[in-house]
Amino acid sequence: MIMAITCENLTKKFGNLVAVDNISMSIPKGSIYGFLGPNGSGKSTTIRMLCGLMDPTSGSGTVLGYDIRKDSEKIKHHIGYMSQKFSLYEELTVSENLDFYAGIYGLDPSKALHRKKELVEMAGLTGREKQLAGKLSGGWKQRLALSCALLHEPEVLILDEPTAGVDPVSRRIFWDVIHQLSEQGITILVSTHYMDEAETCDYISFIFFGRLLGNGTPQELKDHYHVDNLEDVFIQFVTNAESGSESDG
Ligand SMILES: Nc1ncnc2c1ncn2[C@@H]1O[C@H](COP(=O)(O)OP(=O)(O)OP(=O)(O)O)[C@@H](O)[C@H]1O
Repeated sequence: MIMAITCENLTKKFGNLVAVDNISMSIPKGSIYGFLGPNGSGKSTTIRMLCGLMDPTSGSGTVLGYDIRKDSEKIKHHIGYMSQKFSLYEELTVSENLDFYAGIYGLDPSKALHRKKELVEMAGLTGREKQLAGKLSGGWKQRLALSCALLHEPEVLILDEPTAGVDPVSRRIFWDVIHQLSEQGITILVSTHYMDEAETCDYISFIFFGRLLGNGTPQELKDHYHVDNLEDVFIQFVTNAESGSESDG
């Protein structure tokens, strides 16, 4: 299996706080990999290191074979990244936002036009091209942000809690798009705290207080603990981690 993203003993400390604690994982090319954990567990910090936006305190990682410490510029060219607070220009239209990002990525005009058309269709934004981004509802904004992140045809897409605070119908539509992208061979790393979203990922890992508690396919994890939902898997992981730390100390 070819790995699109790997990391080994990835660690980030902020003063005394260990935000990411020795995380190792491998993400197969073309898969949807869900990164699960409650608020403050270290998901965004891990993602920022993998995108080459933040240096690890220790450990290593690669994205498409590029070293996250040395090749961050190359990584930025080959990935699409949508942060929790994705930035759209609210006073620009849907079409103008896409033009702006096409310019940032240095797409030539005919390519930009072609990609724009494809992405507007993919995101279901047809007919809304002239609408101001600021007037779109949460779900549409998020699909526009995703389209902007895909303009340069990245092979890897990294999404940091893309559906936080979005209504259930929009979340479902957004995930349909994620699955379409995966079918096209794009690797997707997506953080979430919604278990229903995690259920549809090819692989998931649970992170808690910076530590990776376990990973596998959703079915493997449920089978392992003889439970029928991921919420219960997570509870098992946390219980085991806490009893492990009690017996250690
Ligand atoms: N730049 C920073 N300086 C100091 N502490 C930070 C910094 N960034 C994150 N942290 C801390 O590191 C821990 C992990 O935060 P992180 O944002 O990675 O978690 P998260 O799982 O993404 O949660 P959320 O969904 O709330 O963003 C938190 O305790 C957070 O306060």
